[in-house]
Amino acid sequence: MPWAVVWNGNAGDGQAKQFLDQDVRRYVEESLEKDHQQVTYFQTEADSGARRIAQRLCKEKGLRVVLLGGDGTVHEFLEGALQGGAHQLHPIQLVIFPTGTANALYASLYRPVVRAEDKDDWRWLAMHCANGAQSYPLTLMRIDSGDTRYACVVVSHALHAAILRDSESLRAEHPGLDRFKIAAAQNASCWWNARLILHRAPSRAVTRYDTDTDSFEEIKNGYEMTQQGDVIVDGPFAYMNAMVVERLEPTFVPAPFASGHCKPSLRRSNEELDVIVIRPTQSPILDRDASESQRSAFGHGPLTQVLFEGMYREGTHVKFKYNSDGSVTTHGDGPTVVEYFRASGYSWHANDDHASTTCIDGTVIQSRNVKVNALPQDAITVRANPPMAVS
Ligand SMILES: Nc1ncnc2c1ncn2[C@@H]1O[C@H](COP(=O)(O)OP(=O)(O)OP(=O)(O)O)[C@@H](O)[C@H]1O
Repeated sequence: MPWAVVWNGNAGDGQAKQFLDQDVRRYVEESLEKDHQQVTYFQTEADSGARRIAQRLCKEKGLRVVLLGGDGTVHEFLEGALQGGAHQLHPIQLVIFPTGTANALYASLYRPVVRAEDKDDWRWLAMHCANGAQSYPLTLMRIDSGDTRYACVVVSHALHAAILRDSESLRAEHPGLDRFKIAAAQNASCWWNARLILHRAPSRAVTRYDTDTDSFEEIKNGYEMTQQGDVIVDGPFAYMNAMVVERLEPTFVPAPFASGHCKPSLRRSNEELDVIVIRPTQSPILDRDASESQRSAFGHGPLTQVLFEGMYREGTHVKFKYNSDGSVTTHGDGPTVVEYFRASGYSWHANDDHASTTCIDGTVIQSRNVKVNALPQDAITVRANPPMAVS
């Protein structure tokens, strides 16, 4: 099998070339010697990232691609390959060597436990699976908003999209993960007005995680439904992420059941995506006419708790519930703070420009109407030891 190595010298703090020259090149060439195969090296480009390289490579038969970069590099490679027709052409095996800032896809797939600044073992988990491990298809999302795009991590609106929009201007001053926290604090009091419609698959109803039964249950009441069985969720929203991986940073887990690590009964199929919603009006003390100070109290209270005491603590926020005074507890019988849905896709209809900001694997676009579907495919796979990816 021929190999290609694609590296992004701009990802993270710019270390891809250093890793390539130090160890990765030697590791790849030693692996290939046994097979008498060839390797070609490509540096990503300022205008198209990894897209143009992928369009060219996906025409080659049975390729293994080592990617040195972050989520943006993987995203651009996949988008280029899909736009170039990889899903109808030859399979591609991806091996990620993470050199980005968040490395969400890598962290979700391989769950590196060691991430000390002075140690790089965590970056080698996928490389060590390059030979001898199994191949798993990635779940992708197809996004239609006038153009067609693809995502392999997250499509988001509301708070997360605003964070990605605002954090880019902080990159030079804060090259690490801190820039996401600063942007989160700047947007904590905002609400976004939109209608979310969760789509059912022909053979699968829309489900919602039930904290009491610890299972996904078909939605039968509590929401407006269409005749086709789609579920309507009206805003305002504070948070709305669709995810096919569990984490967005190595220790930030918004969707704890979206990757293959959770217990089998909670695992997502390849035809579904997980949708994480926070609507402030689920709180017993808030309605859509809440004052600025009430919104601020919600943003710096329950919402901050979900982010920092839940998502940053291995996803425990899925169990958070409201008390009657609007405070948050992990016990009690009030409504859950987070609505955790599972569907084959969704439509987002923004009521105004503010709610039109959409993040697609880190790229921010403006669109009032966005349709997203899980995209089952077998052509683009990652190497890993079982059990890892969803089936
Ligand atoms: N030659 C280049 N010059 C300038 N920018 C580049 C070049 N090649 C790629 N890029 C851009 O670098 C950006 C950052 O890459 P990437 O997303 O992989 O890293 P990151 O943002 O640090 O990590 P993560 O997405 O995991 O947080 C991408 O948007 C990509 O288009």
